[in-house]
Amino acid sequence: MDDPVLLTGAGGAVGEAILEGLEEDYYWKLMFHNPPAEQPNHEYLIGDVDNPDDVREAVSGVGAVIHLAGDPRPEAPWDSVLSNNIDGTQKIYEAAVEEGVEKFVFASSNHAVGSFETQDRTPDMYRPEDDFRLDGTEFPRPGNLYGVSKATGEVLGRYYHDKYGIKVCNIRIGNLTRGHPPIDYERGQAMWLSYPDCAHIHQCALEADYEYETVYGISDNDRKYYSIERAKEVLNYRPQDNSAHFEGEDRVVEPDV
Ligand SMILES: NC(=O)C1=CN([C@@H]2O[C@H](COP(=O)(O)OP(=O)(O)OC[C@H]3O[C@@H](n4cnc5c(N)ncnc54)[C@H](O)[C@@H]3O)[C@@H](O)[C@H]2O)C=CC1
Ligand SMILES: O=C1O[C@H](COP(=O)(O)O)[C@@H](O)[C@H](O)[C@H]1O
Repeated sequence: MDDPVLLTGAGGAVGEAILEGLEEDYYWKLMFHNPPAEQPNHEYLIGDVDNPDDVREAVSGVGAVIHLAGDPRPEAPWDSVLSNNIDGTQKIYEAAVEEGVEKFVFASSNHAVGSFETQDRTPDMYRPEDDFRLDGTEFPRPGNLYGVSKATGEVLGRYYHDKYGIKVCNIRIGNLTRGHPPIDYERGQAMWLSYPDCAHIHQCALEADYEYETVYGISDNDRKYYSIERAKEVLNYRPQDNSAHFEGEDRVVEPDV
């Protein structure tokens, strides 16, 4: 991707992971909701994704969008996900197709499929010996209203792709945690996404050739109930981390890189 890349939600955790890994690799245009604490090293603006004028300014001149902005709380109330996640995503798509943006990478979530974690499957499905896998072809089964907003974002992408041809990659992000996997949390270890793998999968989504894709954004954990085969095949995703290589906060097996 030679054109500038818009990163919405640039001040958040996922934005931080992406910028730490890919700061030098793209001409970034960062969108913040509130003024950043430090002066960014890149072009930036402050705005609301639910404001059409802010969004038009944000997409102006970019060739790709990584759309992270929104309310990330699994317990977020409907009013908040309706404006920040659903309306905000629709407005960004609308402006992106008007601008002729080529690629749109959408931060979807494990919570878009949370209701697959039924009582009879858990906790076994969080364990390495269990072979239950979701692969991205399944219809969403949200576990909360936040998950509904993420599933809706995926469907908005389907519509804007089919109607306008914009290339779309929905990344159903697992549990992004810096440095080491979540501790004493089997589910979180099964869906851990390390900071380096987070940056890498977003770079893959910016560079690969596809039309409309939905993939899981997790590291190559021994425990997993999300398949990463589609991300490997279509995006050339090659994760370096595995939650099984940690004991608590300590890495006990070095990554193969
Ligand atoms: N952190 C994680 O493990 C996961 C995150 N995600 C998704 O990734 C995205 C980023 O998540 P995080 O970085 O963890 O959250 P975060 O809360 O750290 O960052 C989100 C950013 O979006 C901004 N924002 C919120 N509403 C906005 C609006 N109306 N207009 C403009 N900006 C707005 C916030 O100011 C914040 O900087 C979210 O969409 C979240 O749903 C999905 C799955 C897992
Ligand atoms: O979508 C998200 O998922 C992660 C992981 O979910 P959790 O239920 O294990 O906490 C969550 O931490 C993050 O806030 C959310 O945006």
